[in-house]
Amino acid sequence: MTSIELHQLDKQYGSVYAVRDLTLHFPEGRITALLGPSGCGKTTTLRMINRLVEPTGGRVLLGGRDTRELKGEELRRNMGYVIQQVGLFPHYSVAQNIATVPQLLGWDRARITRRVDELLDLVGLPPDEFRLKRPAQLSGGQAQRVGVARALAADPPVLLMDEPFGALDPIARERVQDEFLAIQRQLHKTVVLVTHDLDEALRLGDYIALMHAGQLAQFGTPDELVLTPGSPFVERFLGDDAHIRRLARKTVRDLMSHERASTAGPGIDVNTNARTALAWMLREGVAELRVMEGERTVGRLTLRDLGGA
Ligand SMILES: Nc1ncnc2c1ncn2[C@@H]1O[C@H](COP(=O)(O)OP(=O)(O)OP(=O)(O)O)[C@@H](O)[C@H]1O
Repeated sequence: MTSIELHQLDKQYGSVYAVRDLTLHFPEGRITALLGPSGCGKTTTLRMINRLVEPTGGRVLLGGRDTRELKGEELRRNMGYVIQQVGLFPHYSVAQNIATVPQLLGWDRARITRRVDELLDLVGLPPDEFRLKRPAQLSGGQAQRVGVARALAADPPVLLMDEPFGALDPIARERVQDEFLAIQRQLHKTVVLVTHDLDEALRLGDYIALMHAGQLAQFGTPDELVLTPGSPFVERFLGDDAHIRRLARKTVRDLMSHERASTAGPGIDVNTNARTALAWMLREGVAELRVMEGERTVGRLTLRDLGGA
């Protein structure tokens, strides 16, 4: 695991700053969503981390080391990169695509073959079925999974992702997002995820770095941003329904109290998504639900619980 630190990072094109005086710490082993409106400097920031874009000022530290001191190979080994259009090589098979970085690093064939199969399993694509397919034979969701597998190939501690789920339809997007979260729970990569989609940031981000016009508007957990927005811009960007949207990443278990339920009314399973619980309360016209774990009542959930920290 490796943290990433940006110190007073600038990128200037002529007299225009794409990114200005950006100081930011991406915590080790966690997902940080780099969020903000179009043109605010997210992609430029991400590309300065892997040096596809050269900063005009400031420093990027990877695990405490200035990335200017790292050779190309070290950067590739340490950072996987996933982009929206996936960028798979069309004439390569799925296996060859995934093997790109290990090949550059000079791994032997047996090791590469083992690794490709392991990664296909990890992203939920049966190796026997998918190894020899070409990118054109994949659905959008499958291609995106191959993109993730390729980025993970050399087991880099850092994963840089630029709108990785942006091209998928909403249903496929949620599925691939869930799979990605499951993978991250096993691998604990330091992930920087560029997105302009607030829902995606609230769902996936352990932290959110919200940018505005090349600068950092606010850094914090999704709850911190929603409950204590630091400026009118942050408040406006999050919008009135952010309180409801943030519930999507919580379950009833996270917010319930263990007090005895005062109602014999409807019971909801403890693992239900909190946003679904809210929808249920509104539909049933009740301000409290009994929380069930299997056949047992384990507590209660009130409207107030859903609105609090
Ligand atoms: N090569 C370049 N030359 C000149 N200006 C650039 C260049 N690359 C980016 N910019 C400008 O820098 C600003 C930030 O661009 P960037 O692509 O980082 O934004 P973004 O937040 O990723 O936007 P989007 O969500 O639309 O991709 C924009 O105003 C853009 O026009």
